[in-house]
Amino acid sequence: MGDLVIEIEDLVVRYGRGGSAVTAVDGLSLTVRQGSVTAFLGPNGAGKTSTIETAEGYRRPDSGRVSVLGLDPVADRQALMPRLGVMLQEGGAWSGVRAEEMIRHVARLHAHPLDVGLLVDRLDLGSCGRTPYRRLSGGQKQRLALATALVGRPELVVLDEPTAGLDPHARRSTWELVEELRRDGVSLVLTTHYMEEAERLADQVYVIDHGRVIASGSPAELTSRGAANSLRFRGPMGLDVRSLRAALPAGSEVREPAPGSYLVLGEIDPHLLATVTAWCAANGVLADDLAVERHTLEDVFLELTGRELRA
Ligand SMILES: Nc1ncnc2c1ncn2[C@@H]1O[C@H](COP(=O)(O)OP(=O)(O)OP(=O)(O)O)[C@@H](O)[C@H]1O
Repeated sequence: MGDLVIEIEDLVVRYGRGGSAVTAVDGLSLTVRQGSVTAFLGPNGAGKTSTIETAEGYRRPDSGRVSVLGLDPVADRQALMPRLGVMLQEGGAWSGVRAEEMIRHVARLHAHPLDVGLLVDRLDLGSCGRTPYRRLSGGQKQRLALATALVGRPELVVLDEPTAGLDPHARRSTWELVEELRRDGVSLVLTTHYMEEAERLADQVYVIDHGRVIASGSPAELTSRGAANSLRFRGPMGLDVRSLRAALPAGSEVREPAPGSYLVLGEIDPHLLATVTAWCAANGVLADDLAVERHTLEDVFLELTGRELRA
């Protein structure tokens, strides 16, 4: 287990005061290990961006403790910034500057930047290198923001929704870039609404809702929590599901969600699978398309919050 590059303890971030105050982050604690990809997964308004902005030193915590690369992001900002890769937020100051100039400008702030030309090629920004920022498309702005996060060869990269608004091709190249950085030992934090993104990239996922961490673990750990799997098969319609349920351990459920399609819910282990097939054999049922299905992070989120992840 590597060192921790981010430690957040009981973080509270509020906007406004008095009756109209919003508590965006409400006692959130998490850690990010060196050399890992960590995803913050949560719906709109969950507090992901507020947490990230606090770690970047843009926002002062109302209470709690935040340490990034062993530094205080607000007090030690000068020392931290060259070691941290952050995606530029859209800002008026940039509106006239050309895309490639902007990357070169950020590169000059760093001691050992990446080759700007290579990065421009890699992120497919060549065609818009001379385009003023305000004229870039959403996807181009997104890729440019990613370039500015990476050009300084940072130890820790923080990506807020890195693939939002990207087409599938650009999304895949971003994923490959993240995987390469990880192989090079860079630590990465990303926020996302996309389940596939978290499942594919993250070593560790924090599910965030209402400003708190409601679950955490590797994607595999999260999707195998509790009664995490289901078993499906097809057979003749109208099988006696009560009789099948009676053969299974307590806590199992059997449903026929569509005629001839059966769903067994519960702790799906090898013994239960054998019991289902034995019941089928005893009842002359040839179970067709029998499959144990893994829960996705989407299912886990639904289970935890009762809501869909994507707003
Ligand atoms: N500058 C602000 N002033 C007032 N309220 C804010 C401000 N920024 C965020 N909030 C509120 O704080 C809460 C958390 O927002 P935050 O942007 O941190 O969530 P998020 O998880 O990043 O959401 P999204 O996925 O939509 O970016 C929301 O209720 C939001 O409306």
